[in-house]
Amino acid sequence: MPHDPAPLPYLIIDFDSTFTQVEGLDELADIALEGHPDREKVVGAIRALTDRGMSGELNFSESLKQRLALLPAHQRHLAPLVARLKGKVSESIARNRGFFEEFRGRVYIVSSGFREFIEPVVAEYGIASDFVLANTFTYAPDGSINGFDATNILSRDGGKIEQLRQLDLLGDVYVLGDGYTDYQIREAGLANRFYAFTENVTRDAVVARADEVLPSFDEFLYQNKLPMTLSYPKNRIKVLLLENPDARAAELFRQEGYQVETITGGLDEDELVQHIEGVSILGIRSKTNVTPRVLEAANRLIAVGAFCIGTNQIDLTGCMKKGVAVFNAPFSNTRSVVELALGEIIMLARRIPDKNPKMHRGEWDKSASGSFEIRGKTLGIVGYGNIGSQLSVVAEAVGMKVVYYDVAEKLQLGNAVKCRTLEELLRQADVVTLHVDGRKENTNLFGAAELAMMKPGALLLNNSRGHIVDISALADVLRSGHLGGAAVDVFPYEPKTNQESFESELRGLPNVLLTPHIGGSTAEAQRNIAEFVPERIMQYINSGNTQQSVNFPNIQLPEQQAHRLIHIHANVPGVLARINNVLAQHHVNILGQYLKTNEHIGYVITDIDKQYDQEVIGELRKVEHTIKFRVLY
Ligand SMILES: NC(=O)c1ccc[n+]([C@@H]2O[C@H](COP(=O)([O-])OP(=O)(O)OC[C@H]3O[C@@H](n4cnc5c(N)ncnc54)[C@H](O)[C@@H]3O)[C@@H](O)[C@H]2O)c1
Ligand SMILES: O=C(O)[C@H](O)COP(=O)(O)O
Repeated sequence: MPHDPAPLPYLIIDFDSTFTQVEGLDELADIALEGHPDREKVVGAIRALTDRGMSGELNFSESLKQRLALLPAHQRHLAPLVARLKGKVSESIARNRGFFEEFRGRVYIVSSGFREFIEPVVAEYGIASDFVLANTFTYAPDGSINGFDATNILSRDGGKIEQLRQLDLLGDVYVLGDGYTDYQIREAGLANRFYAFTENVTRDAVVARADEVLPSFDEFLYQNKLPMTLSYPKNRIKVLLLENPDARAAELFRQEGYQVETITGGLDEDELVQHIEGVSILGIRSKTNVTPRVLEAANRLIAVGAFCIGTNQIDLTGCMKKGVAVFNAPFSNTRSVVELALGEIIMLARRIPDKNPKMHRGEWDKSASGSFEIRGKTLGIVGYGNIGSQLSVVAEAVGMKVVYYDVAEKLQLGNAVKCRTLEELLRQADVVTLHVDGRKENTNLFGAAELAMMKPGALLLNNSRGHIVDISALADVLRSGHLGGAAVDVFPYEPKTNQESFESELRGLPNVLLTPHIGGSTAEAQRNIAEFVPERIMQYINSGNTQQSVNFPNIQLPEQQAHRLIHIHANVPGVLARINNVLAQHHVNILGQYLKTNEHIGYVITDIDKQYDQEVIGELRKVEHTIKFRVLY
């Protein structure tokens, strides 16, 4: 993006754990002791000394002396060290290499580390040796490292302060570092600002004294309006994860550089309204309702991730109208539900829910009464979607006949037979299993009338959504003995956390298997979901790709060398023309463009040449009917 390079203050950047992710001396010890039985012990001791020196617990010269005394390194270890450090440059520094090249002569590396390994690493970023101020090793005649040059002021306590005095820089000076000695430059009045750099390590004592905390170098560039490779610092993106999705989800978001907060249980509407301010990505499961009130309070929301299949708990249209894309995991837990359903059919057919508690009470009730094989019995599947159709195949494999009913036309798998009406299915099925989606119209899909149509002694399974079945009506037919049993995993009201008790009319009824909404709760499913959903969201944020969004028009435009304009607008005539008029008036070349609309919104991705006037962006933001607009590069 074109910019007027403002006069940059002098930047004093620390090397170890700031410019690079690691401490050079720790890595040197690790290389020198390769294959040595005490490697871990010695490297650990050196790390501990580094840490104590960096946090201000131990004075610096003492920490350096003790570390070098432990270090059995040789000159020949320096080349592999440099190679290793080149691969460990802090990610945000590595991706902004162009900045260092552009501002040559304004950036100094001032480090208590050693010139021998710092110089070659920073040289690749255009930082010349004159701008590297660091210690140097001393060597024994055989080339082994036996100490440091004690005449170098950086080897002494307060060395960085003295070094800055000698530099005598004219103009503003900003210091970026992770250690206490970096802060001391500011304390001594030799810098205008001290930025605690926390991308690699966070030292509380240092953070507490900082003018600003920088989770990444992008944040520094963003705050100071300097050119950067990302359009927005990722550390500014806040993720709120509710209802305990697998830890992998938080890990992936953190790896991407986002700030992640997790809350174990669900939140009710009031609580979520309190928490949603400032959140860019909200992750939920089936329990959290994203209501119009929540959306009203959501001032920075970009995307909602449903870490499950169902999205009936989310105001999808409200999200759309606010420019919030919603993603779910439509396949990841389907197999788990299928396996549970098959197990439940067999358990109910053998009346295990009655027999198992009796055994635990010491009662031996051996009888075949009411028990049957599932082979040759008819399974009626209501809702032949991803789960229903998979169950169809598995049930046939164990010898069941399958009939199904779906409101949509569905591919018939194996020997399954389609029913034209729900009644047709209910009249013939020995076992009825519900796998419809949670749309509002399905509320009480199974009430007294439908239950009465079921064959006497038939079994009912509900692993779909709690509001699909009228629980009182179900309790009546179980009490009367019209149904032979039921398995229910989902309920109209479900406890918010594991601490809340479960209340239901179904408790204590014969041959009823009750489970706490665990159809999709397996290690495999949860892990798959925790990878699937963050990947979709990050693709959306990074490239605008909305593939598999449940509420946005699905667009995927191949990435190219361009700046990408992401524009979400109300679906009214003429918006695309207005966008293109702005671009044409400013002579901006369009490299690719894709628009898709739905009932409420239009979503357009436009790739343009990287050179353009900043005014273009301001004008595009002002295009009438714009809901959200962002630029990616
Ligand atoms: N218990 C759990 O832990 C758990 C886990 C995963 C999914 N689920 C729930 O299971 C259900 C099915 O999931 P899926 O992935 O197979 O969904 P899906 O969208 O692939 O399939 C649902 C099917 O139901 C059909 N349908 C909707 N209303 C109908 C009606 N009134 N009569 C007949 N058919 C109707 C749809 O046409 C669709 O084919 C969803 O409600 C989902 O939320 C529960
Ligand atoms: O919609 C789903 O995938 C299931 O209902 C599972 O929901 P959960 O993740 O809240 O268990």
